[in-house]
Amino acid sequence: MTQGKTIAAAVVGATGYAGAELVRILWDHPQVELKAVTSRQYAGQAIADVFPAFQGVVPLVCEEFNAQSLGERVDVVFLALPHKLPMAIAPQLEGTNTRIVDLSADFRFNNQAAYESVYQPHTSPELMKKSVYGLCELYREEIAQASIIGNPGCYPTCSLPPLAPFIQQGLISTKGIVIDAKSGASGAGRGLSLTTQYCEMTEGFSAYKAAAHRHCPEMEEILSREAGRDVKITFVPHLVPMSRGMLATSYSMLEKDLDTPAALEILRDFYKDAEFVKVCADNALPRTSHVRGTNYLHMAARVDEHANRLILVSVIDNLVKGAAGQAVQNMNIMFGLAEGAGLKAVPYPV
Ligand SMILES: NC(=O)C1=CN([C@@H]2O[C@H](COP(=O)(O)OP(=O)(O)OC[C@H]3O[C@@H](n4cnc5c(N)ncnc54)[C@H](OP(=O)(O)O)[C@@H]3O)[C@@H](O)[C@H]2O)C=CC1
Ligand SMILES: CC(=O)N[C@@H](CCC(=O)OP(=O)(O)O)C(=O)O
Repeated sequence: MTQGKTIAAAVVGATGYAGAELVRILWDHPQVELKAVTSRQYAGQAIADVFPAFQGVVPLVCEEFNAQSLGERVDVVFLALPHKLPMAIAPQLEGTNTRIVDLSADFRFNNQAAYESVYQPHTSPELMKKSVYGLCELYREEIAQASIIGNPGCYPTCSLPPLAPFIQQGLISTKGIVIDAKSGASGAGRGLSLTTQYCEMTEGFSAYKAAAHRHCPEMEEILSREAGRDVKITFVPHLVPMSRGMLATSYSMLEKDLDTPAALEILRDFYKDAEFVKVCADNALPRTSHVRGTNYLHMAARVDEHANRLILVSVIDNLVKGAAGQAVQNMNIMFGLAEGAGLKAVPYPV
């Protein structure tokens, strides 16, 4: 092991967008040695042939996934595979000392029926019960004890943190919450699809899966946990013509008297120790360009007094805080490292 690099890691599905972002972050991580990257299609080929940006920087060659080999070689495996595969792959690593951070939805849910209502029958329900939802800012203590993490979806990562303090403190109604969110195209992954082709998505944008997206039950489970009662939301995602970035706006009815300065103060107080959450200046609203390529989440609040509504706006980079960055933040917490290790590059100013 290279000096100072005490944790050996592997990325399974390294040739997808989230997997490649993991390679980028882990390669520079001061305490991690990235030992293996896997792919079916590109096994035997250099990762730098798949992503030329890595030429002369990352010399790794893609290998076929082999649970026994990874279990012997690494301390942590990141699964950056499509949903429904990790529930079959993760059990193969049981019995080794290897911890797992899964970027798919397979280990995000506590409620098996909720998972199955939008995905498929779960074949590893025992492992699902052991897993911890890796929303770092809310579940740090459980994450520190976990052997398997369900890394949250990008829309929940962006939308839930601003809502959490208000729902926990009973300041907003648990009824009638609306989340309207916009994502860049990398959220759909690297596979070819008509909707993410240049001509289909440039110079315009569209809503999709209105009130029918699989992140709705994921968000409802967490909001219900934080509220201590059942919460139902309306969620409408949109695809916008940019490669990465996400913005979520939520609308909730206020239960208590609150103005904008008080709402901002609630966010600032709740996240005062969270190094990756920044509440915007009083007169500013978040912009996706300010978090591009970073693990930061920027948020702001406004009270629409004439309608008695709380409006929360938040932004992330879907591939970093929304996927690979949060996965590494989870690993840092699991292994007792500084939470921001490998994640603190200075953001682009424009
Ligand atoms: N993109 C994003 O913004 C976010 C993604 N995620 C989650 O991260 C995971 C990866 O997403 P993303 O990177 O976008 O997806 P991609 O489609 O870009 O990449 C998928 C990866 O999985 C591998 N793979 C695909 N099919 C199989 C298979 N049947 N068996 C084994 N390996 C397979 C692919 O390589 P190969 O085919 O060569 O094996 C590739 O490396 C998903 O679960 C996604 O939901 C979570 C949050 C945000
Ligand atoms: C733009 C776009 O298509 N986004 C994806 C979100 C994917 C994601 O990041 O979340 P999961 O990890 O749960 O797949 C979608 O709506 O399916």
